[in-house]
Amino acid sequence: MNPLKQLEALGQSLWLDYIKRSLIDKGELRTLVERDGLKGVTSNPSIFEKAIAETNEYTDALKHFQVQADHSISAIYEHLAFADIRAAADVLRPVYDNTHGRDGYVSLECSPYLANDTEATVREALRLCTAVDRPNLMVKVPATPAGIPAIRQLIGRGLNINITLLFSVNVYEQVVEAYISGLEDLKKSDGDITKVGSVASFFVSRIDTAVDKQLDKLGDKEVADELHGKAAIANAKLAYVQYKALFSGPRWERLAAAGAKTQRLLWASTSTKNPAYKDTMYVEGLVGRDTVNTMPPATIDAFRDHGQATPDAIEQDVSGARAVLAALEKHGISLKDVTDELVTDGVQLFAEAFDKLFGAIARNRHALTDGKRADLEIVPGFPEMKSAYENELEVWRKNGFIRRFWAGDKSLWTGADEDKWLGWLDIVGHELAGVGLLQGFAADVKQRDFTDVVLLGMGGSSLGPEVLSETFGQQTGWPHFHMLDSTDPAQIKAIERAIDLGKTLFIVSSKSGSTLEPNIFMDYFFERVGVVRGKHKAGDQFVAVTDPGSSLERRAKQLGFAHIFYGVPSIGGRYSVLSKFGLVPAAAMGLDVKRLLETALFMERACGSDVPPSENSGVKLGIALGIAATSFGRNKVTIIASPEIADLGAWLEQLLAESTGKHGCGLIPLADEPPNTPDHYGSDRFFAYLELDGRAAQSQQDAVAALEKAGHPIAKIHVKDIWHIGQEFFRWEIATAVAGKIIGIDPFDQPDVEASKVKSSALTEVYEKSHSLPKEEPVFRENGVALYADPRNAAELGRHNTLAGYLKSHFGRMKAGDYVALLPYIQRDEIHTRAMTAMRTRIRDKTHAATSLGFGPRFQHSTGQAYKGGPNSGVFLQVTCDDPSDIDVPGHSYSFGIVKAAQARGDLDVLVERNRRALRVHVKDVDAGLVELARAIDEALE
Ligand SMILES: O=P(O)(O)OC[C@H]1O[C@](O)(CO)[C@@H](O)[C@@H]1O
Repeated sequence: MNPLKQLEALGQSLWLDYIKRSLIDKGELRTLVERDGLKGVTSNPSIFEKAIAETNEYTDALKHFQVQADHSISAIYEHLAFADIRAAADVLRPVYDNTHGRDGYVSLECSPYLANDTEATVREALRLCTAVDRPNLMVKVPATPAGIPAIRQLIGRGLNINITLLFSVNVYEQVVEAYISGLEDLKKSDGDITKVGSVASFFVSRIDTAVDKQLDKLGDKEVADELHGKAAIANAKLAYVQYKALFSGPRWERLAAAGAKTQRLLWASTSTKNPAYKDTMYVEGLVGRDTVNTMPPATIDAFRDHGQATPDAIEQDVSGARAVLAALEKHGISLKDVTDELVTDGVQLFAEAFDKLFGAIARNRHALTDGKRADLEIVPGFPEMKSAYENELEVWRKNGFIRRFWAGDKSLWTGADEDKWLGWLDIVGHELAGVGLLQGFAADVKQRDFTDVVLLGMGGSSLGPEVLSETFGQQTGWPHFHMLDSTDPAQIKAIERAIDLGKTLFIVSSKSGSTLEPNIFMDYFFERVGVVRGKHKAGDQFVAVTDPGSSLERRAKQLGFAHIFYGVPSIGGRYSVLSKFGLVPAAAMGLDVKRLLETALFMERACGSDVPPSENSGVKLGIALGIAATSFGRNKVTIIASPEIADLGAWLEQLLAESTGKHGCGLIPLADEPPNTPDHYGSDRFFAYLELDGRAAQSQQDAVAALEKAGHPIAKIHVKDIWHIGQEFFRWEIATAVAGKIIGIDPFDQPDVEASKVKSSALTEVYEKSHSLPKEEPVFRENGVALYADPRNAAELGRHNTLAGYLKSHFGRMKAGDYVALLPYIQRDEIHTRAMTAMRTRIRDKTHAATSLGFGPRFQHSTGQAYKGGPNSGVFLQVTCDDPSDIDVPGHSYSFGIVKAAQARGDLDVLVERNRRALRVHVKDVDAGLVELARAIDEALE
């Protein structure tokens, strides 16, 4: 007789510890049922890892699934695994029916990532049950301290549960208690206890492997020889004794009388790991009535071939078993310690299998979606960076950091309130669900024939829309887009000149609603439109984007704005571009908002909690940024982007600087610094190169190739299509928060921004009262240029006869690793940008220091945070100017020029307060002044 069939006759059910598609498709599973009396199937994360990641049996199914739509990694896994589980369950269904639910089950394990979370395990088991939708499904729940209460809850809800990772008799007793109590709960709630099937999977071979190792360490050959390979079966025998004891007596009999089935012991981990042992050892020694043995195919084949089935082997020599365990204790080997460790290791091993499996699926998804995504390559630059980067990836994998990130675990960062600021993680799906609102708004804009749209906002409320408008350009048949984020009167006038006031839509955008600039811009343009259209009609041309309950919402209602769109309060300004703050302007520009969101969703999945760090687009980038800065002092993130997507740099500057530049550390992002050969850079750089397919600038490509050759770390991002810009938004948001964790700060606050605002508003209040700003004395004056410095900076600079002398002294304060920031409070136009860029380039090329350029007050809502709160390595040169034609702010005695002056002064005061090296150059006439400044800089650097 087939020895496998003998097991059946001896009361033991044979289950298969294995699954893969071909086993079912080729009819092998059916053959096992028919020929060998197979009565069940068990799977686990390692089994699926082997099946899906290590064979090509799933390639077509995966491709087919992805062709229909893009899916997350876990959705792909579940699609593939559930299909196998269902198919196997269907093959075993007759067994299930014939044995009245005693056998015929297929087991599917809850995610090992949830093994230490009772509630999550319960939710997951219920979800799996519903999704697989087969009565003969058994959900596997681990016998961890968190798993045991879940078992009771799930049995209490009538689920079939296979308790896995069970090693010790003591824990087994708790499992039986959970099972029996669960049945009692179910009975009490009038559930059908006759239908509940459960097994307790007692792992065997792993115990011998662990105990044998300890025996070998004892160094006593005789003891080792005597006890090798005995612990596991001895332990199982005692478990079986308990099984019989626990499933007897009045408490159990009451349930049994009502039709409950015992929770059988299932021997798992029954393949022999030590080749010196007989390959059927964990079958032969464990034959017993009312038990299950789940075996991998090789063990089944071995037992079929030469197995010996001894009746009730499990019940033989129980006293010998006790003696074995006592001997182990005597020699200092604690079975409790061994089994405790095995549970922890078991969870870890299954998690690692899932990591591997999800990594493999992520690679497949990636390969199948070429063209739909922007690609990232991290070039570490030098061996130490490479190994530090790889080590950190492993730290993130091992500790499940990305899952904790997505779960909103604030302890990943500083434990402040980071969990309250993660609304951006799933905003894309929410916005897609409500995209009709935006499409309706776009139709309204189009139908009203606006010639222009002007966005009034600062930082996170304006930089994203600016990227979209600069990247996509004006859409045919749609209004021209402008953005105002400056109090410079010339800048405001320039916008006013460029638009037709009566045919322009104004979007007032402020999350808080209380930011000074958008409010005074609104006051100004509302009045101007009122002049053209009549006061009561002006509101028709205004739209507000703000968080619910803000003062802007109130104003917008009072003034009769055409629309009010709401932001999500759990999303901070700089993370808000994929919410209404980016999407409302995008819709008004005539962009296909749905398409933008759909491409972004693709990246959301690629950065998901289910994508292991080594495959996770955002995590990889964040780790590279964080490690480069913290381990190698490479915190100057130099952004080089193809001309058509170059404006991303400005958005990235805010994201990186405001998020990480605080408490004396962080990243200093530098956009738009013209590239040069490697000898012009210090070793404080990390480069991010964003190349737009087919539109790359040769000079940038050459520069990046040379930088790579020179051993600088570079994140190379290959953007295949401008629509992928939405993906970059999401990727960099994740990367920034990841880098923030490594840097050790809260990436969602901006503690130093407020300081300048407070100083500026104190100055404007002074002005309201006295109609003048407090007097200041320059330290130097020459050719229409005046220099201002506080006493400390002035003393450090010394006295000089020329502007160049002062500048030489100022730049002379720089050390390796410092940077220079030019901060002009002047109109931001092409000419001025070119002039200032030429100056920073000259400084960089002469000193090899990193340089940044920030127009005020725009940068105050962006890089300003890092200048004040980040590392004290900046040397600041503020540039202010007279404003020949100023504009009054309605309702106030101050003008925009006064506000700008107050902002510049307030900002300089804070820099000084923070012990920064800072100096202001004030020019009477901007154009002449910039020429003079450039000349002086040249001279200073000679
Ligand atoms: O959208 P709001 O609330 O007007 O803020 C604008 C910007 O100002 C800041 O708060 C900095 O001042 C940024 O973080 C923000 O993006």
